[in-house]
Amino acid sequence: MSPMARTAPVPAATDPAIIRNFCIIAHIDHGKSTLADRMLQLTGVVEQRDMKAQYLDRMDIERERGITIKSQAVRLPWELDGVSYALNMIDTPGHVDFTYEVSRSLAACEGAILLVDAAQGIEAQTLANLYLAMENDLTIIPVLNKIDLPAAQPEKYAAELANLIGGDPEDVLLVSGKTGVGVEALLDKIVRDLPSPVGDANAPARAMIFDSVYDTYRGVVTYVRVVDGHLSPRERIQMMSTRASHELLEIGVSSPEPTPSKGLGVGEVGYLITGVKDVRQSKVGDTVTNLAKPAAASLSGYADAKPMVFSGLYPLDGADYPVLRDALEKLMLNDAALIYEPETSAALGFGFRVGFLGLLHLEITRERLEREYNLSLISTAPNVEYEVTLEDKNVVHVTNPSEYPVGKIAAVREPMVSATILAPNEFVGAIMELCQSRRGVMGGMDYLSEDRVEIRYRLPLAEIVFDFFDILKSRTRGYGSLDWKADGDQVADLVKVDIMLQGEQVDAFSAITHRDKAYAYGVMMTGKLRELIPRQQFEVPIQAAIGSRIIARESIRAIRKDVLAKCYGGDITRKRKLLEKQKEGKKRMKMVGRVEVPQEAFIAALSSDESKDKAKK
Ligand SMILES: Nc1nc2c(ncn2[C@@H]2O[C@H](COP(=O)(O)OP(=O)(O)OP(=O)(O)O)[C@@H](O)[C@H]2O)c(=O)[nH]1
Repeated sequence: MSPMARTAPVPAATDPAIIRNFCIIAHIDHGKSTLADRMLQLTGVVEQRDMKAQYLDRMDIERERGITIKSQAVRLPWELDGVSYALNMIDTPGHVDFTYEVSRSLAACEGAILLVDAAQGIEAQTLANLYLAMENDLTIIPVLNKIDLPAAQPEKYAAELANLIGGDPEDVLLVSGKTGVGVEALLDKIVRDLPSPVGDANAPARAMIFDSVYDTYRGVVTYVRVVDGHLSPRERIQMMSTRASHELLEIGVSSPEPTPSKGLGVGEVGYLITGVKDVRQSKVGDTVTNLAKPAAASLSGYADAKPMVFSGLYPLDGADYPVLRDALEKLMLNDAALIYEPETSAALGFGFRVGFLGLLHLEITRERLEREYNLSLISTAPNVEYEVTLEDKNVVHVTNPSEYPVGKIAAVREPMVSATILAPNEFVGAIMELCQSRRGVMGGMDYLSEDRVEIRYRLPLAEIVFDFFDILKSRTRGYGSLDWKADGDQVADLVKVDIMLQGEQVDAFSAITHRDKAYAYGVMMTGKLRELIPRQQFEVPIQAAIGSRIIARESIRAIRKDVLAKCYGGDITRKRKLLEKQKEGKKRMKMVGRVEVPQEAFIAALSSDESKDKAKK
């Protein structure tokens, strides 16, 4: 019998009238996490001595890189005019790869603080996040941050911000997350201006899952926002999409350490623990209801995060394959956006094809695998997903160039994005030139202020996802910002370029490119390999080909490699050492046909210059 069937427990819920649910939205680096830290301190939930910078960014990588990846929700007590309020703050990531995390957080709030750096002004993700907040009908509180900076221009940017959201520049709050100036006034304003949540306390429970995190000790911790009804400890709950039911082992709020409570009622934000072991069983966007008294309709969920970039991940040491498999499985418990399947490469052995939201997601995943599971990995050149229609009308989706069908292709479609670029107007020419060279089609251009423009382009995803942002930054001297979202697909003139060593195709180096860029890829790759592969006993031709047509060619001249040549005289131990060393080296060689290719050559050839750059900046 379910506990709900007995007399209902005393409803342990906070009066919605004293609840305010809000999030902070901003362009990357405009100071969300710093402001959140300051709020934790001012409201007393974290004591001064426990405070470390970016308290909410718990992952090591987040702290080292100074970015937020996973959203976090915290309950903050705040008093105004003698009334104690409960403010639920949901921290959101700013990078474009993680936009899907932002939209989930927004759906759990009534209001948003739109935070803008007072020395930078509005940027591309300021706009993108503002539009998301407006789509969710949130009340917006405009705030200029970092007013302590000497370069801050509060009047100028307050006017820009007021102009954007339609208000008075006077109403834009001026704060500094660093020094704390203005933060108390901001907390007061949150209480005064944001609506309290509304819902039906007597209806069956409906709670929206906005995050789901795997914890080694506690299993999956599910973060929810209760819309209607009530959830209590020990009762059985049901996930509305799968109808799976679980017992609520623990229910509580983060303040910011997890604090069990007697239940969660209308408007409350908190966590649930049910003992499930996989985040996919507690799916973000799903609705939680009472098993004994289920709701009739679920809340509208969110679109699933869709991987945009694919790359092969291979262990440097083939023996690590099982470790990599287990590690991916574990990471996936916590990252519903990550997908993978096994693949094999003649050159690299056994590995996985993994789908990511973007390059930053790829880099972070790879870094976590290497760091947390002690793996050394090779990742192949990243790829988008192509839709290939064959002449027999069959359609295949290709995420790995070596699976590109040969011959008989009727059409290839590639994913497109609509991109928004913001920059000072002096860079308009440079930006248009860049977008044009990336097969972009201009959608429009608006002046946000006298000297700031918003330029819109439709571009192939493959053209912007890798190095576009770095080039945009350098051509706009750091002032350009970019945001993009998926925008259908288009037919494209694409070809597969193969790389061959001594006539033997090396699958790891194949690439799908636009026909106009195939030649450049062929020349670049053959040139790189000529430098990286040591001479062999025989001549090694390196060729790039489209089908059977050779488009670029290099060759490595033959040499007799005699490591003892320089070792005349009689020191036998030295000779032995050299021979040993040569044997060691051989172990790290991969054989491609008769050609010995050092592991390093694969790594160097595959680590394109742009992916070495931090995707963030
Ligand atoms: N001078 C000054 N610097 C600030 C202030 N707030 C934040 N910063 C600095 O700005 C940088 C970015 O701050 P974060 O809080 O990490 O920015 P964020 O928006 O949370 O970044 P993401 O989580 O990656 O989106 C850091 O170097 C902070 O120290 C401020 O009020 N004044």
